[in-house]
Amino acid sequence: MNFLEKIVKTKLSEIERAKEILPLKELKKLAGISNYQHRSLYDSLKKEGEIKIIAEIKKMSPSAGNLIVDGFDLISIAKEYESAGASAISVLTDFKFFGGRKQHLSQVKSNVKISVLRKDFIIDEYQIYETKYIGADAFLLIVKIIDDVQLEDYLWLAKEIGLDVLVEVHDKHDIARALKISPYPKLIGINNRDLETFRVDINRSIELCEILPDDVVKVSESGINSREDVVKISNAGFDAILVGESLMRAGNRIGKIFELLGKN
Ligand SMILES: O=P(O)(O)OC[C@@H](O)[C@@H](O)c1c[nH]c2ccccc12
Repeated sequence: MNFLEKIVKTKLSEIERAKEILPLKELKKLAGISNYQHRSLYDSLKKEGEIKIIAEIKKMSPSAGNLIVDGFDLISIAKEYESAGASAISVLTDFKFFGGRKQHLSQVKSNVKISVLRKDFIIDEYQIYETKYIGADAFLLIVKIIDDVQLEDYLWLAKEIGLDVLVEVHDKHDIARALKISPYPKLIGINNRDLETFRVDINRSIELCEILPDDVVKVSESGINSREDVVKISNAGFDAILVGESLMRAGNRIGKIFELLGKN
């Protein structure tokens, strides 16, 4: 079983357990009365001008291990990201493999004014209602781990309940599946990391970028470390970058965002 299959298997049992504790019917009610205000991820990345950054809060990862050595001050990190000019914040909510929590997302949402993206492995509509309930503005939807029917259903459901979706693709096949949908998703992220082997190569998104239609907001995800990487990605036509590890590890996170955005 590869890494992605292992995560999905764990996720399935977590969802079953969550449903026992809070049945879908109840969760739907709670999601319906959730009074977090929606901040459009699409609009914040679509704006004209320089490349945008989605800054990620990630405590650990299967490929990198622990990213935070001393103390994890979630809210300070979120505020630093916001003050440095991040357009949105991505929060890992998977606990077992990434050390995240759903409460982390709600805490971030309540402490910043920018859009918040839920980063998890979405394979059941239950998680989409949960995403609404915890206050996220958007969620990541990994094409590789769902079938065509799920992909279309989840995009519709998101629209219905007022959530943006960042559709994550890895290769031409994923892109073809996403673009087959009518209307096709307008927010697409190309992951530079192969989730089965962990290999990272930013040329992966650079090569695939040109097959995305003009009106899609394009995000290059993972393995972005330097201003040089960002310039290449920007020249390839991306609207935004999604960065976790290099920010989490940076001694000066604000300075690192400035560096990536070419602000100094
Ligand atoms: O930490 P990095 O290499 O900067 O990558 C951030 C983000 O792209 C990565 O965390 C990610 C992208 N897609 C995912 C899907 C699941 C878990 C994590 C991810």
